[in-house]
Amino acid sequence: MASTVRVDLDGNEVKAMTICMIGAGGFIGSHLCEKILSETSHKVLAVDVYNDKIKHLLEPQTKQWVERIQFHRINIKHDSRLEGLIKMADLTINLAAICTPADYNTRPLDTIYSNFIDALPVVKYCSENNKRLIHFSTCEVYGKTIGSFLPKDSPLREDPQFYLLSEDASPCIFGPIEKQRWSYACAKQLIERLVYAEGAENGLEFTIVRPFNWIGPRMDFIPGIDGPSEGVPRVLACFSNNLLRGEPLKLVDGGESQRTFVYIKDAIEAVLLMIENPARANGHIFNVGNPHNEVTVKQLAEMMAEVYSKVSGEPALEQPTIDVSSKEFYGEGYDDSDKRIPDMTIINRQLGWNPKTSLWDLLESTLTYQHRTYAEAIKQATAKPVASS
Ligand SMILES: NC(=O)c1ccc[n+]([C@@H]2O[C@H](COP(=O)([O-])OP(=O)(O)OC[C@H]3O[C@@H](n4cnc5c(N)ncnc54)[C@H](O)[C@@H]3O)[C@@H](O)[C@H]2O)c1
Ligand SMILES: O=c1ccn([C@@H]2O[C@H](COP(=O)(O)OP(=O)(O)O[C@H]3OC[C@@H](O)[C@H](O)[C@H]3O)[C@@H](O)[C@H]2O)c(=O)[nH]1
Repeated sequence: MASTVRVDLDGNEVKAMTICMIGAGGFIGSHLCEKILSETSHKVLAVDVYNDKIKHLLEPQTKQWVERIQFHRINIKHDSRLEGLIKMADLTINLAAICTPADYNTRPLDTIYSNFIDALPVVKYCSENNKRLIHFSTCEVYGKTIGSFLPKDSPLREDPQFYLLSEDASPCIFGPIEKQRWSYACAKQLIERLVYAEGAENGLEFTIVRPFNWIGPRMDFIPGIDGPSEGVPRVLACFSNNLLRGEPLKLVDGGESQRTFVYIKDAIEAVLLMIENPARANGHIFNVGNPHNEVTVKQLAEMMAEVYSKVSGEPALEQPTIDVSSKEFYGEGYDDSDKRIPDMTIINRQLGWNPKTSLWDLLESTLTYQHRTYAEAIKQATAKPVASS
């Protein structure tokens, strides 16, 4: 238990609080639970349908914080216990969502329900009970950049005005309805507007987080090992799976899209600042990303192949990448964000937060974890059965 008094950015003592964390069993939730338990005195009411990624925090051996975390196996779609937990807490953090692109065009109804309809009661209970809410949205609400509509060789594409994504200035640009990829972004945009409107009309104290590709250990699953064989996780887990199996990394439509990746441990620092500085965080929408870690997906694949070879001791792949069409990989209705650079002005001003970890360093620690966690299991799963004599 953290014994020292915690102070906020203005030098005031931070009192211990109870946090209702919905989606606590996921990638971000597991890191946030770890951080809160190890560095603060806050209590966590952890809500999720799964708890595999936080099992290590719930076991009796982790005595030092066993009193400060309670797991509630609840599906927020239909469970009357949810309002009671929100009432018991000082703050609710909602992370629950379907948030893997392979689902957006293939399960658009589930995606829209999960990201909009299922989040509605959470917003309502917080508003009615005067409880603070930190709601997780996404950088996908920006959609495509303005620059993506300029001719390929236009010099204006280099001008930040045409690509920088700013919370209070950039438009949200999605593709047509038949491109169902945007079902997720659109649902997230509408729930952001609802949260914002609850703030404006009913005084809800809220913060909205827009994560820009947070990556690190425990992200998603490795198909056929701790997730379905035919499942398609987000890019970090897809490429990890390819590397663990010694097969080429698949570049969707040539891997030309650009992303900025931030290390989960850096990003979690930003969330803790939001939790403990309500006066600076309430009423704001925050980009949380690392503008210095920009690569194309192709460059990401090449870097991951190099880092993996270093940390695993396996020889580099002869053919590290292969191209695949988005239709073949994701199916009909896929579309993509071209480029994602977060404007950091607001988070710098309000919370003084900046990410620290370079892409190489974060890949080194993440791929070390992937190798340690999965290499043996993959070896066993792919071993040929010995012929019986
Ligand atoms: N990881 C990123 O880079 C990233 C980027 C943008 C946005 N986000 C947003 O952050 C949030 C968390 O993302 P993550 O990467 O940890 O995803 P995740 O899939 O690992 O975690 C989501 C968790 O929510 C739980 N959940 C979903 N529906 C539920 C329900 N009906 N009832 C109870 N629990 C439910 C899931 O079981 C899962 O454990 C999501 O809202 C996502 O849209 C994440
Ligand atoms: O094997 C793969 C997987 C993915 N990709 C590409 O890699 C890029 C990144 O893909 P990801 O699966 O990580 O997902 P995206 O960055 O497109 O969206 C994510 O962004 C923010 C969050 O809201 C969500 O977690 C998710 O929607 C895309 O261009 C995708 O087409 C590959 O080229 N090969």
